[in-house]
Amino acid sequence: MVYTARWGIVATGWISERFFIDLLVDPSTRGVTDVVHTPVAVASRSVAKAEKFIADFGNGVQGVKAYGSYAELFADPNVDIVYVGTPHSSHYEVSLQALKAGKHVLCEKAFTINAAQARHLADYAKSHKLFLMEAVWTRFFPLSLEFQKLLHEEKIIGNIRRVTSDLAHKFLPDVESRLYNPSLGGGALLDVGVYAMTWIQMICYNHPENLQSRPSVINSTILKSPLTGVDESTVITMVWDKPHIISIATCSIAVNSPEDCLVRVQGDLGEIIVPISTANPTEFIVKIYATEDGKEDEVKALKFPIPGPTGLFWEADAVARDVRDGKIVDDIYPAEESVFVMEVFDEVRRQNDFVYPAEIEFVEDE
Ligand SMILES: NC(=O)C1=CN([C@@H]2O[C@H](COP(=O)(O)OP(=O)(O)OC[C@H]3O[C@@H](n4cnc5c(N)ncnc54)[C@H](OP(=O)(O)O)[C@@H]3O)[C@@H](O)[C@H]2O)C=CC1
Ligand SMILES: O=C1OC[C@@H](O)[C@H](O)[C@H]1O
Repeated sequence: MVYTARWGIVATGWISERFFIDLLVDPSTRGVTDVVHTPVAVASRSVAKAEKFIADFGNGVQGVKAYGSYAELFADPNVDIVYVGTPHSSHYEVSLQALKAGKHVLCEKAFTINAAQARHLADYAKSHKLFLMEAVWTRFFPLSLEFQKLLHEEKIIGNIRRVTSDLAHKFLPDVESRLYNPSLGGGALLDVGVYAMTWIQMICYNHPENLQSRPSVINSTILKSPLTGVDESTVITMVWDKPHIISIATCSIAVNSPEDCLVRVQGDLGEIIVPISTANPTEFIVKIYATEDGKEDEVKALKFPIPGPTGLFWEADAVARDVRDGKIVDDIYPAEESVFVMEVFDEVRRQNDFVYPAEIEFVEDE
């Protein structure tokens, strides 16, 4: 039987628009026949915005309710799963309210502002038997699954020794924008650093010999925005003892990534390069080093085009299956792993004396 996931979309910004459009794509066009998605409600801080959002992006879909507050959507009994597309500053509060209303939650990246908030959300969801996941869509790309299989199961480049991973987008400095505004959780780390980290997680944290152990060394440098003090560019170096890898994650909101290589993982037999983009990759290149003098390296490009508008539907499919199956954490991207990322980011901010305003760092008493 086909399972129908009934979604409530919270906030009407850019990513909510992309997610809504992807939900409306017929899953069979990507070979999915066991789940379908029905958006049943959209909430905004203004009902007119919610109505306009449905009219603009709903492609004629009928019966989607427009709400002028997030609380009204949380109270809608037809909503099973809440998608949170608000700025970073309110992920914790909005997700917690949705969970308290008994809803399953898919919350945009970055999961929260700090690890204490992430831990509270994960514990709350677990103790109330509700599904919770950070929307790191990259992890659900068929490309990412194949990449990890080649790397970890087939050991195609042998023992991994070094990883570099980058995501950088040039955004014009603007005090009002969510990218630069500290009160909205601005800065490179939370916006694009999550993606630089996600490849390091796939390669090192989830390495079969590492078994989700923490890195033994975390060193970092932040260059702060002269305009607002958020992290404009950040570098994180980590050492993984099992199985002996150094990783370097870089991110920036002041410059763009190079187009030819965003992720490079080097092993003793070869390397894999992921060109644009770390967030929504469509190709990776495997190079196996020549073993004899005079021979050429063997180079192969593996391409994975996205069969639809954005590619957010793969994470939606995974969430639908999890909820259908009564799971409260996803196997590919469990909430515990989001807590780990926020712990690393906390440490990076501690090392560089970077704090957000107290009102967005808060954690409710449990
Ligand atoms: N997965 C991906 O590829 C991407 C993920 N993201 C993530 O999605 C989230 C939102 O980003 P994006 O869509 O670009 O942001 P936008 O600024 O375009 O939209 C955010 C929306 O949040 C709501 N909102 C609630 N509180 C506030 C507030 N205080 N100030 C401004 N807006 C508020 C608004 O909707 P309303 O008025 O309707 O309530 C607003 O439209 C972030 O976490 C970001 O990191 C962003 C881009 C790509
Ligand atoms: O989540 C994101 O993914 C892609 C980036 O362009 C964007 O800034 C970021 O928010």
